[in-house]
Amino acid sequence: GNSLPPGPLLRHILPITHKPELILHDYAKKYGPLFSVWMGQKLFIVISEPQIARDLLTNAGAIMSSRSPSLKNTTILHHRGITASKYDDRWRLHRRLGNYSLSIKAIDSYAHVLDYEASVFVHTLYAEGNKGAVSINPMRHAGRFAFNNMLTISVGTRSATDPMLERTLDLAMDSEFMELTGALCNETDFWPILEYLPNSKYKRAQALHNKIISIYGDVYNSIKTKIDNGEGVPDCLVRTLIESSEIEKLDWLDTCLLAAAFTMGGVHSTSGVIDWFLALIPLHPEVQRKAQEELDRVVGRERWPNAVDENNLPYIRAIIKEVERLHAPFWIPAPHCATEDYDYNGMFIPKDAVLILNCYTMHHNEERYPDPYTFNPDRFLGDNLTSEDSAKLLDPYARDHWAFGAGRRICPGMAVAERELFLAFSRILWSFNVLEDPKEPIDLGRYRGKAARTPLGYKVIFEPRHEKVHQMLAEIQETVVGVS
Ligand code: HEM
Repeated sequence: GNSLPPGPLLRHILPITHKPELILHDYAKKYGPLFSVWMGQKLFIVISEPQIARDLLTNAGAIMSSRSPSLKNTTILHHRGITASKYDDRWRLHRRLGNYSLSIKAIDSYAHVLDYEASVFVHTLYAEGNKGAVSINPMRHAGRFAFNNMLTISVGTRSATDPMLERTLDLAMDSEFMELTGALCNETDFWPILEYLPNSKYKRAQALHNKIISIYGDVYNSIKTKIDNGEGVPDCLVRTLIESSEIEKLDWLDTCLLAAAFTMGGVHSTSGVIDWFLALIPLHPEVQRKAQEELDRVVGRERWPNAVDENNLPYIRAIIKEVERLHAPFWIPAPHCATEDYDYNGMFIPKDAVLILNCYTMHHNEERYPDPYTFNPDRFLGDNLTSEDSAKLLDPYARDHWAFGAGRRICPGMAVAERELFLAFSRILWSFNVLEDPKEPIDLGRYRGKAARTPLGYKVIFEPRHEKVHQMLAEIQETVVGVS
């Protein structure tokens, strides 16, 4: 007899717009922190408050952690690759296998890779920017940094030395995945009948699935052949999967899509945060100055920051958290799905309802984040927890932010992403004054990507800060030539 959470009177509406988060934000103001909205045949339950997120996604996680059929989950990823799996034994197994490569212990084993890629990234900004003489668009370089990290972890090679790996880079950089996988942008997700009518998005999704399988199938076959021939294959996710495929009962599609999950899930997200950082920081010279004072004081100018410095650079950590709050790559993270009917504080959440964590509203809550539209890293000073630890706090209002999602499906790549972001942000700020090009003003209001958002292309100047920068960067060489 309980009713659904409140929502717009007009049901079956379809607010597909470029910025669906703004519609959810308006609805949250109007209908409260837990509201419902029908879109086509799907019922969405939208969560805009930390305690409700904790109650539903964590405490009731046993029945609120599945993924519903959609263009992303069903057509592109065939309910695999961790992110699209239903909440079942396959998901448990795949998440456990993924964690072998993503746990803190695993990160220690490839810390040198992350360190090296961060050096190459900074060097590329320096070289392409002609030592600060010209402004450049850093976005592709940020993507390549995140891509090489993920590629090394998943297939054991850092860069495109052969056409096969070049195809994986093209796939990871292609925005088609991000355009087709937004939670509120595909009509077929709301009216499944549309699949059977001429539909360009459905065809694009099928083509994308075929492309992913073809590319990662080739990667799989090549690594398997090397293992079968007794050739050395570096320790990596795909090797682990191949070696354990019989015991773990993994089929070919499982392995391909697990390998793809790393480069598809861990590239646009991490590089997206870097893209927003590099677009924001030239507009906030006072933040840049404060970070550089901290770097000069703690690290000095004779060497650049390393992973061991992370705990001693609270302002850098605060900048990372503030970028993730103000420009979370996913305003609408991958929705969860209820597998049973549930009663919550007298409201009815039916089986198959889709649960959305309304990150935009949560990140702009005036009480939690005073003056929420302002970029102000100071608000995180005194918060010394990693985002991974912060997500485990008993008090959900004390959590830093919600950019990594919540509950049992929370991002398993948090720790590696945080390490990547620390190395990138701290080394860029140690090396350069990042300046706006007066001829090309930066516009933060517009972005692309219906799932992970990145700013529209922009250019900045990377002006070396001191003589040691030239010396350090002159010593960095790429060991394997990458693609541009
Ligand atoms: C700053 C960078 C990143 C952000 C902001 C981010 C954010 C997210 C979010 C919001 C989710 C959905 C959580 C939910 O369903 O509640 C997610 C899931 C996921 N992320 Fe990340 N992510 C980042 C980096 C990474 C990296 C580096 C990897 C490495 C492989 C990764 C792998 C995954 C996977 C596999 C899932 C699916 C988890 C599941 O469904 O069980 N992410 N991420």
